[in-house]
Amino acid sequence: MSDSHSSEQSPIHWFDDPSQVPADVADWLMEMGSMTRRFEKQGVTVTVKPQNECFVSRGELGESEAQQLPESARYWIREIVLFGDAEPWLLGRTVIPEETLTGPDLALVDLGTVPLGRYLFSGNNLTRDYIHLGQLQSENGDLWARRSRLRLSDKPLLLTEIFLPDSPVHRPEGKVSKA
Ligand SMILES: C=C(O[C@@H]1C=C(C(=O)O)C=C[C@H]1O)C(=O)O
Repeated sequence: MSDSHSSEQSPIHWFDDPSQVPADVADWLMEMGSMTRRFEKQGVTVTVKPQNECFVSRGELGESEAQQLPESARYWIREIVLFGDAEPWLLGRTVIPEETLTGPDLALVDLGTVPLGRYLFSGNNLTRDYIHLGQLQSENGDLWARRSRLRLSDKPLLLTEIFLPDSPVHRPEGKVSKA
């Protein structure tokens, strides 16, 4: 992510229609379960390194992020790099309105190196409003991305994931690498 408080400067182009994304890539990006668990099924150890965690005002969000979340005095931002073994596989940016951080969900500000998915998929109160598919132009080439609005007991949070070149999303699953 180009800016610690907004992913809007990262020029993600969001597709209107998922069919604009190749089927083997869409199979990854439309994953409805935990991406952490999907990565682990590749036989790697998944680790997460937080890069930035802080409260910000609505004005510090990206414009399209703010449009997808309710008004709040402040939002918790969590930006991480997720690794498959030693390879960086994903950049994650989560934006959580303060009103979502109630009851047990206050734990979301103390995740540290625990993958967000471990928390989100541990209960039975997670729903997903939508997944938007996108592509980011970067110096490492075009990177696939997705943005989900999730809800914990109907309280919203917004998650943007950018898949890095080493991730299986950029190496179609099941293809045996040439020896
Ligand atoms: C949301 C999940 O957790 C992963 C871990 C993240 C984190 O620790 O911040 C962010 C994005 C996800 O790729 C998941 O496993 O689906």
